[in-house]
Amino acid sequence: MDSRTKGKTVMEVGGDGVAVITLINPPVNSLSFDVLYNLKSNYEEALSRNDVKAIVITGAKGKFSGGFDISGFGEIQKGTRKEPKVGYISIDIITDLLEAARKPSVAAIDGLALGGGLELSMACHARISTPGAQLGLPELQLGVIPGFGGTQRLPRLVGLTKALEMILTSKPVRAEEGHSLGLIDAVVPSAELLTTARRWALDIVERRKPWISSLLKTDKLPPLGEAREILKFARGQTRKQAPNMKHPLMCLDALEMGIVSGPRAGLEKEAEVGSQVISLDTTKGLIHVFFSQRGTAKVPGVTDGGLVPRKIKKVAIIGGGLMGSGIATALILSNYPVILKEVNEKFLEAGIGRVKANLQSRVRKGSMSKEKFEKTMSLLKGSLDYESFRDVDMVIEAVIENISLKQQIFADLEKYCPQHCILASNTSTIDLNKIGERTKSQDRIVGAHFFSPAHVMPLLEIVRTNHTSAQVIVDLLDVGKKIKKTPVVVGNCTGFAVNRMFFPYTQAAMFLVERGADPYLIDMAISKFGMPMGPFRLCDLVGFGVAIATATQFIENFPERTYKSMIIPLMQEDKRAGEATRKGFYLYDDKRKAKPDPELKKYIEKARSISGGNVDPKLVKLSEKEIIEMTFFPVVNEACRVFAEGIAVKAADLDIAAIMGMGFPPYRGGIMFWADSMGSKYIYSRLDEWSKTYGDFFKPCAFLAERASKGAPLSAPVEQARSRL
Ligand SMILES: CCCCCCCCC[C@H](O)CC(=O)SCCNC(=O)CCNC(=O)[C@H](O)C(C)(C)COP(=O)(O)OP(=O)(O)OC[C@H]1O[C@@H](n2cnc3c(N)ncnc32)[C@H](O)[C@@H]1OP(=O)(O)O
Repeated sequence: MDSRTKGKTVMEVGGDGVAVITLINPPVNSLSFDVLYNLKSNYEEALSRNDVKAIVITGAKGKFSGGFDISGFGEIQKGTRKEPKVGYISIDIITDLLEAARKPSVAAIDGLALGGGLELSMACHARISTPGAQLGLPELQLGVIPGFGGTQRLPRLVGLTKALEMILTSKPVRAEEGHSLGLIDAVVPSAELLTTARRWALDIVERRKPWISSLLKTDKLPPLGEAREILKFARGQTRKQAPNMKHPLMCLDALEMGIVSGPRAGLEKEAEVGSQVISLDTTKGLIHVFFSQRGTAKVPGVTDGGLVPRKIKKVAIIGGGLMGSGIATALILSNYPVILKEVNEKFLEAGIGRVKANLQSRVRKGSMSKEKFEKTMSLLKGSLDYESFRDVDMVIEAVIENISLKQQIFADLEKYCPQHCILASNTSTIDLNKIGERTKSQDRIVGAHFFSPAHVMPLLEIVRTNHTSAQVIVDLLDVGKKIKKTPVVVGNCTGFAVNRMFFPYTQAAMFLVERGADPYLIDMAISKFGMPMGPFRLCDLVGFGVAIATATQFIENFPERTYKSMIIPLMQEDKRAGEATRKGFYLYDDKRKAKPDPELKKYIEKARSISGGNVDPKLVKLSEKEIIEMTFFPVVNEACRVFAEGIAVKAADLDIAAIMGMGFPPYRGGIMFWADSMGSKYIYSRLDEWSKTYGDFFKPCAFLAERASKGAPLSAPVEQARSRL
């Protein structure tokens, strides 16, 4: 393969008259422009050759195709590739050359057929797959729409309602379901895939099997009136669920056009909006997230050294509280045998009970069978001492945030665990060097910071100190992958990456209400921005005990830039400690529904009198845009410090940390990506102005000042390694 080209297709013509075209573009046979243009040439040749009666398309190495090469969108966005004529691929090649050909095509699908991959197969005249195949149109997740005819062919093959479900949720279906839906014509074992597909293609030629053009099918489409109702409902739901995104509605426009005005008009509409969505900011953000998420597991100096992850056969967890039991759940769900240690029978029973409840909720929802529940639970053993730790490969400590307790635990672990055992702490804020102070095992001490609930939340912050060995990080990255977490490797400091970014977010919100802003309007503006909830609702959810413990760490470690608000401590004194006590910034009913509390004013006023601040008329009537900027620019400022200090090695890692750890909206691309969309100069100028009026909490850091002075993006790599790693 030419090193400048990305992928290819090869065509082999058999003695039976079937041309087999194989898509080759590892690792997922994505449809790059090179693959697509090769495919076109192969088709033209196959159609012109007298020895070819029919065509089979398949993918190399057990994968049909993971869809259009996503990096192609980036090339078009950056202007490094000229966009092909609108509709050239979907209409000229896939519809007019392939589907309308005088020779039939059959798709032989192994592994996956996603996005453009499934769309290509739907233009074939039949689809044969293996049992494990995944079939889906996940384009909306990337900010684009199915653009190779998927908006037209999927509803015609599986019906409008199912097609909408598959497209709007981006969730794939398995081969068996695809078969019962009519998307797949036959499911056969892998070894029989190609022979069956060849035979099927010849059967079509000889009229023993029907020659079906998906685009011309109408039997699965509902009557027009009903279709319009279904689409209207889908639009309503989409507006509610994705209010800040345009592309799902644009996708529905293409679907509707096909149903109302016919498939050709639908294809044209799809091509038109498919081209428009590529330049949306939300699309740029989502595509950045796709590659950044996969980039977090590539750690320079660690994963590029040829280290192979060691096998982790058994894990021990210390502490069966909310975090410990969640981590245990995540591990046993991925078949790791786990020992859960507690200090007494009562706590142990409670910890095991929590794990059980986590799994039982899956059984109740129907996503886990009773047999699987029993089998999974059998992987968990309780313990009250360290004797059973003698053959574990990894320990994760998940006790309360108390330094001397953690130091004692790590000293004990060194005595009982084997020499190779990884000693991990789930601390969310405490310096790991302090935790390991009483051991000689610094090279195997690492942070494994899970987010609550640990069996659900996708992020795993892997914290390394100057001493943590590369092998230990590689091992933990592997465990993270196996338990389906997205890892972000960060350096050691108070709060690591996620909590350091989180802290100024809540602090800014407290500052604003003390100076007169309405907390409920702040929460509303932040939710509209796309966060799952505003900072006050979040504090209630986390609980004031945790909020105060975390704040104490930050106030101690970063006193020059913390805003010490008394609102939360004052409420805590009055035994209103958040949602768990049914009172915090909000009042909560039996169904945990939050409503504003007029009494909150009293605490705000008292906190204001303690801090000595005054109501600022400007802050009383902030616009939504100003609320967003005054809350998130301090977060950007802290993210810049984290990046400049080398706590994060790539700005993109902070984007993923913010999305998965803080709930930052993915379609904004993450904190640094979003900041760069506004420009370092603008952010610097706003923070600088606020710091002059409101104090050092807003003071822009040196890194931000430097980037702003050069007009440079915040996400550009840090040149000089000032890394603590
Ligand atoms: C206007 C004119 C422009 C031309 C018209 C365009 C019209 C496009 C029409 C089409 O409808 C659009 C699409 O098809 S968009 C793509 C849809 N497909 C997807 O969204 C699938 C994305 N991939 C995945 O979900 C997963 O990667 C997977 C395929 C399920 C595999 O998962 P797994 O966990 O095994 O591996 P990963 O680590 O995720 O991926 C491995 C490496 O492969 C890279 N990769 C995966 N998919 C693609 C892809 N579609 N394009 C490019 N690269 C892909 C991924 O980045 C990983 O790379 P590494 O370098 O990190 O190893």
